[in-house]
Amino acid sequence: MLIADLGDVRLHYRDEGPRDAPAVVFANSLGTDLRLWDKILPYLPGGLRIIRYDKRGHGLSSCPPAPYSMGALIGDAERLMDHLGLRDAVFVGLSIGGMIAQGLAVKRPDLLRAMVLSNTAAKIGTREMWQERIDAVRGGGIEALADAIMERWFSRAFRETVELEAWRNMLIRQPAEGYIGCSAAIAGTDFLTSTSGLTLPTLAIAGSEDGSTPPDLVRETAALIPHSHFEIIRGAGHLPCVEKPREYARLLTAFLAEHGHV
Ligand SMILES: O=C(O)CC1=CCC(=O)O1
Repeated sequence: MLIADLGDVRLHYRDEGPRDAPAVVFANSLGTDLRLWDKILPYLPGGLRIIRYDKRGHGLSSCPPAPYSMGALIGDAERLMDHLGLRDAVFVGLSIGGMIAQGLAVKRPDLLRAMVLSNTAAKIGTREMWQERIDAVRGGGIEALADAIMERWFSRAFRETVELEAWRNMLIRQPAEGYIGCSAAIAGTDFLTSTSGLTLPTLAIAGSEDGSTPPDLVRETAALIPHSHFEIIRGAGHLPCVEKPREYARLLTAFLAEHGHV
């Protein structure tokens, strides 16, 4: 098991592929752990170094008391990449992971060659909405919200498959404190101005059935970044890497190739 001891937090991560290969770092969404990416890995080309991690308060990483700031989450990604000696990586962030990508691109452009903003935005929801969610989790645990979250994460067709229960289990088994901590970070984040100043090569991915960050919201964020490329995966909700792994990997592979990463 790989653990990066960053002092105030210990992050659980996986580091697969040759150490000297082009690096791709994956940052997952609220309520998920690094297994979020399991289904796309078989469809990615060989010869990549693939790093996935559980952000603080999720998976096997440590879970400091809430609230967390977006700055802390960006700092965790930055310190993990420094710890691993990564440079010139492609950073793939989904939802809150995409907010981390935007912040990291502003703070440490030296670490990144390009980024993928998947099912994310410069600002997601309102402070009030996130406070309601935090209050609901404090009151009834993540379970109280789980059915509504499944409707945003997945298309109707996927919700009828046997896999649904496993993803729901992933959600409800995350620490409530970590979920609340990251919700507070999202509530306090508005990257509209800073993301508008980015020039990093960017692929934005949306899911046609995404109930959390609908395609128009993702498109608006992509439009802030000159020459970004926007794609919609049809028939997928908020987690297209789970519902449509082959399509997701195809888009990612083409982007990596375009930027000399494979
Ligand atoms: O709505 C959800 O629960 C999905 C989500 C919003 C931000 C994030 O990271 O996941």
